[in-house]
Amino acid sequence: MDYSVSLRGVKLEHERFSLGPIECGIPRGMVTAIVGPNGSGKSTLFRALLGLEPISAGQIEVLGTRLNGNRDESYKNKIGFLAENPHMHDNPFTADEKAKFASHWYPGWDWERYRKLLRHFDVEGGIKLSKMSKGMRRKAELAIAMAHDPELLMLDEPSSGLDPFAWKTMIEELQRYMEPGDRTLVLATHIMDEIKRLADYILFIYRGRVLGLYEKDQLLDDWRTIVVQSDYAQKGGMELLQRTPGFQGLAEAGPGLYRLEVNDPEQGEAYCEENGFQVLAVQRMELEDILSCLIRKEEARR
Ligand SMILES: Nc1ncnc2c1ncn2[C@@H]1O[C@H](COP(=O)(O)OP(=O)(O)OP(=O)(O)O)[C@@H](O)[C@H]1O
Repeated sequence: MDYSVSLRGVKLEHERFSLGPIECGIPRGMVTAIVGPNGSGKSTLFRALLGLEPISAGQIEVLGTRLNGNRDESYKNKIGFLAENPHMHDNPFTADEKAKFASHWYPGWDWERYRKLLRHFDVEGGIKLSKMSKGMRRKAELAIAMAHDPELLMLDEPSSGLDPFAWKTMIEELQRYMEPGDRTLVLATHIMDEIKRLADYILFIYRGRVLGLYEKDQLLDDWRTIVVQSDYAQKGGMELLQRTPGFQGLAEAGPGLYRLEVNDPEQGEAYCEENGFQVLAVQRMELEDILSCLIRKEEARR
């Protein structure tokens, strides 16, 4: 696979938090959602990709540029970034003034594109960023992050503060951004609907570790809950079910009734039937349940 970003054995240490070792790639031309609980390291990872956090081990490559020890920062011209929180030092400026500053920095800056985005987001560029509502400022900052049509767009919780209409507009703009096929979008988000609509891949992260990079459709297709019943109180039923192909999790839902989580549903169902369990239902799992399951497994492993 062709990657826009690759991390090889990357480690980063803070006083109370360490990231890594991370071994993963972010596929080029695709949308990757970084998903994980609060404090799992999503924003820290973004900062590392922007060269803002020194790493203690490993290699990071962004758009073909190796970051470690490299003084050439020209790769940043091809990146658009929206931080999780607005920068205080931007407060005295209007959106247009901040855009003017950005236009000097980015060779690909396109004023027409910027104005179109502002119009679509229904934001006035002449207002001071500090005087804007949270959502309005978010939209203005997003327009600035996208106006140079970056090759790689990294958004840290972009929809934070957006009303449902603005959210829909943002989704449309991000889909339009991806249309040419050679752009890469990475977004950290807690909004499941956003992931469902936009993401091609999901990178699960927890306590600074990557739990896996999954192709979204495949993931939603593979992971299922199978509800099974054994007519007789089958001795060792739990142990038997734990050996189900693709086994991920198991809970007892009542006497002789089990909720089984698997990522190989066909083999899993066949196995249950072969072993005397009656399959009552097979349901697709929600992303949040898949994440919980991965977290439980990681906790058990630690
Ligand atoms: N500069 C720093 N110095 C020390 N600790 C930090 C620093 N920045 C972040 N942390 C800690 O690193 C951990 C990861 O934080 P980070 O903001 O990357 O998580 P996140 O996944 O983006 O969380 P959220 O979903 O809440 O935005 C947290 O425990 C945080 O307190």
